[in-house]
Amino acid sequence: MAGTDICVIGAGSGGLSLAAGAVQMGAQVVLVEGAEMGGDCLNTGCVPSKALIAAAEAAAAMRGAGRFGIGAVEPAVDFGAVKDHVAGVIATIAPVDSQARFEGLGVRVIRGWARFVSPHEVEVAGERIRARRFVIATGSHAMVPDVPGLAAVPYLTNETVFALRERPEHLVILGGGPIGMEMAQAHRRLGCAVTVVEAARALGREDAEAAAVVLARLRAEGVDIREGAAAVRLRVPAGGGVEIVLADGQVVTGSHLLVAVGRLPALERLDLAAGGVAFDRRGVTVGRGLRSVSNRRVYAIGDAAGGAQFTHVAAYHAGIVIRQAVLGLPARLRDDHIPRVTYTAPELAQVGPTEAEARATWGARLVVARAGFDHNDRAQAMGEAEGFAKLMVVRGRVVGATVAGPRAGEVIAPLALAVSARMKVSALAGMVLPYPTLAEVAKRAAGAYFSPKLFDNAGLKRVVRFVERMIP
Ligand SMILES: Cc1cc2nc3c(=O)[nH]c(=O)nc-3n(C[C@H](O)[C@H](O)[C@H](O)COP(=O)(O)OP(=O)(O)OC[C@H]3O[C@@H](n4cnc5c(N)ncnc54)[C@H](O)[C@@H]3O)c2cc1C
Ligand SMILES: NC(=O)c1ccc[n+]([C@@H]2O[C@H](COP(=O)([O-])OP(=O)(O)OC[C@H]3O[C@@H](n4cnc5c(N)ncnc54)[C@H](O)[C@@H]3O)[C@@H](O)[C@H]2O)c1
Repeated sequence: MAGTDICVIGAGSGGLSLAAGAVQMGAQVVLVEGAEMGGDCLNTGCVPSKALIAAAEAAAAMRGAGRFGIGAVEPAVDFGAVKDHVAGVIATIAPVDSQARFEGLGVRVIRGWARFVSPHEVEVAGERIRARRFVIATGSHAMVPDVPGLAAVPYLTNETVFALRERPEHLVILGGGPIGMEMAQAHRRLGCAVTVVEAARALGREDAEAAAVVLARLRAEGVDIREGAAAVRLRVPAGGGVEIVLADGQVVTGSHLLVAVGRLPALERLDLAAGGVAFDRRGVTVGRGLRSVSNRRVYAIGDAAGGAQFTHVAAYHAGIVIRQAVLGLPARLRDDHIPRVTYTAPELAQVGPTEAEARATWGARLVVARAGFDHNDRAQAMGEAEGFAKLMVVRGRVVGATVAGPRAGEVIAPLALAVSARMKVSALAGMVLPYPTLAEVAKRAAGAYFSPKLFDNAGLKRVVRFVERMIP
């Protein structure tokens, strides 16, 4: 039986960050992976989706070139070659997450599925590993809802959609969350007909005004988005493909179906009962330090920990556990400063609470300051002046920010710092940014916070008139 300081289960975004950090600080680390090194993000999530989106953006640019006085053309999309591009991006990044790289760092990598055999041992590939600490970093799977007929129709998930080499004639997407909307626009731009069937509101977790900016563009590009549309039955029609009957009796048909209605933690192989590790449908039950409430040797990070499901959150979790399990220091999760981006065009970025969430917490103490991209000269030059930035400000400090518009995911960066460092809005308003940049929208929103105080202030006007008379 092998013994080690830390046994990390799962070599995805969270597990790799933890293993790399812990081993480089001097801990003995065993890393166990049952499938591909790199996990969801590299193989079936962030990386392939953003590579597909980049190809789709190129196609959209060709169609939209006319507005610049350049002849617009309908691109000839070779769907298989687009998938080669996607596979190529994965292959280029893969060495960073590879077994060879981690072994080079001094990590012992074992390929196989781990399961607990006792509260202090796991078994993998016929070997028992005893560790002082275990870190569950096993990620999540696509949830498949219990809709009658779904099990009998062929469907895609994030695990299969990126490998599809033929272009879907008509892609129907169940679920209008970030996966659904990113995939809807990308496939539409690559020449597919696309229908999104969303049971509630598309991008429903986002600020409604920001979501509306994105949904308007998707609809203008030809994505058919059905909201409040509960699927009640699915079947394969006579000619093949898929048919979805909605609660209101409408029928949606398509050639392919993508299921994107949320995720379930990947805990099924772990035999958590044998490890004495409590869990529920959301993930391993942990406290603010990400430690299992029932087995103090065990931590959980990333999608398996039951919170926000993002690669940067998994990496943040890894840091929290390293502080405790490697350095012996206390560490507690914060969740009021986590940014997220939906990579549609325009993008939708959020950090901290939305306006509605901030209103519920701070009520009348909340001040919302905003600026539109229509006053941003760079956005105008690019012909992409839809959208806005808004800041949620409480007692002069930025507690949250929303950006919907071109490259919102980049524009949110200084706002993520402002929220994380609990900066004053005056620091944002006072920064000097290069002109013309999209990020100026954030500074302008901060400036808008002070406008009423500076420009509609009778007292200040009296002071200025007095000063003007007095100075020689
Ligand atoms: C289509 C899509 C697009 C996404 N886009 C983004 C994005 O743009 N930005 C973003 O921040 N996030 C994005 N995400 C979310 C992101 O991919 C996840 O939040 C992230 O991968 C979670 O990391 P993790 O380490 O928890 O799990 P994973 O990266 O999934 O890694 C878990 C690993 O554990 C392994 N494993 C599971 N069980 C066992 C076991 N018993 N023994 C051994 N190994 C095991 C799995 O094989 C897997 O390799 C996207 C997700 C999807 C599906
Ligand atoms: N850009 C990014 O960072 C990014 C991109 C993709 C995914 N992700 C991560 O992956 C997670 C999962 O994404 P997701 O889009 O699968 O899930 P989600 O939970 O965010 O959205 C799922 C949507 O499906 C709807 N839905 C649920 N059941 C339904 C049904 N039976 N019929 C129709 N609609 C139904 C929900 O109302 C919801 O709007 C995200 O929460 C996010 O954390 C991140």
